[in-house]
Amino acid sequence: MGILEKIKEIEFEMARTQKNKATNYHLGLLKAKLAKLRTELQAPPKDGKGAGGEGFEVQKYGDGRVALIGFPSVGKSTLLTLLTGTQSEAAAYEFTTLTCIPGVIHYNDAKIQLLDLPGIIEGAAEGKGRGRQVIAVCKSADLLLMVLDASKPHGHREILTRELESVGIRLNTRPPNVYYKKKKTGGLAFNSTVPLTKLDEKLCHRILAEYKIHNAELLIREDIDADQLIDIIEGNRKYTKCLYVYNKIDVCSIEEVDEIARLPNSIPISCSSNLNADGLLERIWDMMALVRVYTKKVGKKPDFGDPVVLSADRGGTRIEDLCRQIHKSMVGDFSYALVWGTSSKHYPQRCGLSHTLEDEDVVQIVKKKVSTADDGRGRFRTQSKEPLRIADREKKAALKT
Ligand SMILES: Nc1nc2c(ncn2[C@@H]2O[C@H](COP(=O)(O)OP(=O)(O)OP(=O)(O)O)[C@@H](O)[C@H]2O)c(=O)[nH]1
Ligand SMILES: [K+]
Ligand SMILES: [Mg+2]
Repeated sequence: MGILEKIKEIEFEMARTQKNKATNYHLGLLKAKLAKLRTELQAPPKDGKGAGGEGFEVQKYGDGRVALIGFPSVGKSTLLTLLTGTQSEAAAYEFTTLTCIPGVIHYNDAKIQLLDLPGIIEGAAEGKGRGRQVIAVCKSADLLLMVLDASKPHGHREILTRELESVGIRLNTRPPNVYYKKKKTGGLAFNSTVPLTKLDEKLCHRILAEYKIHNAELLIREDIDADQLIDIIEGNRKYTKCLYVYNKIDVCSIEEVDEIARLPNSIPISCSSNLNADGLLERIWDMMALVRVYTKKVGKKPDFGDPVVLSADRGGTRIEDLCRQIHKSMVGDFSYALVWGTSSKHYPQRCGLSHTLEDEDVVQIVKKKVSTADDGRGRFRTQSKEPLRIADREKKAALKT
């Protein structure tokens, strides 16, 4: 029996099993079996040949990556062209787009890469259409825009969410607060800091045993269910933010638009009538939570046109992350930084590498003194770099005021 048939069989078994206390263990085990099969399905075939044709990964560019995912003909390509100016062919027939088309959104002095993708259909996760390649690109995105046709049934959102979930993508949730570590010996050390209402120690044992894991440390710090435990064990889940973009509201009633606008993480737009594109850009910006940092040289004004853009999800937003982004030698040369902005207590605040920056902070990095040469009298002449002296002067001036 192939993997797909096995999956179908388990899904069928789950569908006909009543959900109650008595069947909780049975269902938990079926879920683990299903997760294992799905992981197997994702793995590249052993013969070394690609799974269903070429991938269409494009080079990463800019300060973050957003991918457009949705059924065919919901208006993904029209949206790419509207937001980035890059032409991506749009037409009234399905599967107009056959590959990944990159564009760039210029917003708030940041550059955000937007990727148009072929439409996907139910069964994409199992390799239907170009599902696998589309999903691979989705996994590389910092934010997904799930484009939906506002005039079509709202169930499409659930179908797509299920497709993404079955390949390990979790939308708008955080990883469960669980400490888990496989061990070589010692059995299962099971602990929880909160009452567990959805699973118990016995079920954890059973699910772990399904993975042939008999020695592990498990410390559960929130009321998780079997699915979340399986996510922890599988360990390869991708937690991604997702904004649901309901396009084509030009053909909807005001009431329908109003209803969409109230759904969580959702925004109504119309590409062809150019309705709410600005609102969409604002939501993209907010969800990406990018941190623009303006670096400043001593005695000069900061360059407000050209920020260094940091992200909490990608690389981090501490001064150390800023240094790394500027140059690989910067962390080694770092002495301290002066920070002006919402993250600093006073103007400027002297901060170390671990200080977390906020959007629109201004930062001046002061490098270590460099010892240059022996002065001939057995002592090392240390030469302070220009910025340090002026920075010190500035600091003193700041301290006086
Ligand atoms: N009424 C209406 N039609 C739209 C809107 N946006 C796009 N369309 C139309 O919807 C059709 C499909 O648009 P595309 O941009 O090709 O859709 P797609 O999602 O890229 O489609 P595939 O690449 O085939 O998956 C085209 O005929 C567009 O003109 C909109 O806001 N309102
Ligand atoms: K189309
Ligand atoms: Mg398209």
